[in-house]
Amino acid sequence: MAASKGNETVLELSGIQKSFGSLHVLKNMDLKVNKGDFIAIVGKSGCGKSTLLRMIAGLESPTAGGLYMNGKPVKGNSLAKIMFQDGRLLPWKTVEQNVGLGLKKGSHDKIASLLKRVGLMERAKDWPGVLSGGQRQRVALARALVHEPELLLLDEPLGALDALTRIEMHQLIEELWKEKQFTAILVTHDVEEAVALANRVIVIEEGRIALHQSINLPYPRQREHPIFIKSVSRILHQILGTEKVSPNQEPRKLLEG
Ligand SMILES: Nc1ncnc2c1ncn2[C@@H]1O[C@H](COP(=O)(O)OP(=O)(O)OP(=O)(O)O)[C@@H](O)[C@H]1O
Repeated sequence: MAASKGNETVLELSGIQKSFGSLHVLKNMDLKVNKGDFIAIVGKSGCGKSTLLRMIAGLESPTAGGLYMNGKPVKGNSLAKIMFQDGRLLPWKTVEQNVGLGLKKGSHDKIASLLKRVGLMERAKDWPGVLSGGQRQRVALARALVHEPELLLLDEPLGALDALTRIEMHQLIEELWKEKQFTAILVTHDVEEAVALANRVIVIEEGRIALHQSINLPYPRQREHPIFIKSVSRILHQILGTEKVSPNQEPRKLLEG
């Protein structure tokens, strides 16, 4: 089982606050992310998940508090790579050119090996526009990983995909996480996805961490395992503020809207 490699802290958030004018989105957040962790961040729409990820990526600054990567303050210079829901591929560049963006000339082997790994070697010369949604997200994943980031940030990367493609992508992300040993932070609305992938799930509520749930299950995760079902139910209970959530209810549907 690949998981957190002990106490080596990759990322530390200390007393993070973020406001947009009078809107106080994040009020006080402390979090330590260790090397090899796979953290999932869940919470109701608008609770500040993407804002938090954008701060970790260095795209936004906190209003107060400190954000440190390998002990150094993050100020628009984050070492993390981020992957978005829409993939953000450049439509006028081919698949392999998209993956190679920002790389030095002569990186062909690196690009080819990642394209092969995500199952898209035959599509290297295609334009993104002719790919399916799932294939585009594979390209986006390859483009993020080609830089060998220490920290991979995933902002609802599978939200637009159908359920089967999402499960295939979970397998791929999990395999790559084990192989390449990066640290990952995933923002998702899908509590099952969070429990399938993460060793720690964090629920944000009213600007704070309301629940920090460890998932002590081996990979690949069996969705019918009692601990899996119990963890999903516990997290949904926290988010929805309900007494009990039936394991048969569809978490995605429950969180939509
Ligand atoms: N640049 C901005 N200016 C003003 N308000 C913003 C800005 N960015 C985010 N917000 C507000 O901050 C709050 C949190 O937004 P954020 O996108 O982080 O939520 P989220 O939890 O990711 O939501 P969702 O699950 O719907 O994607 C929202 O009320 C949003 O409108």
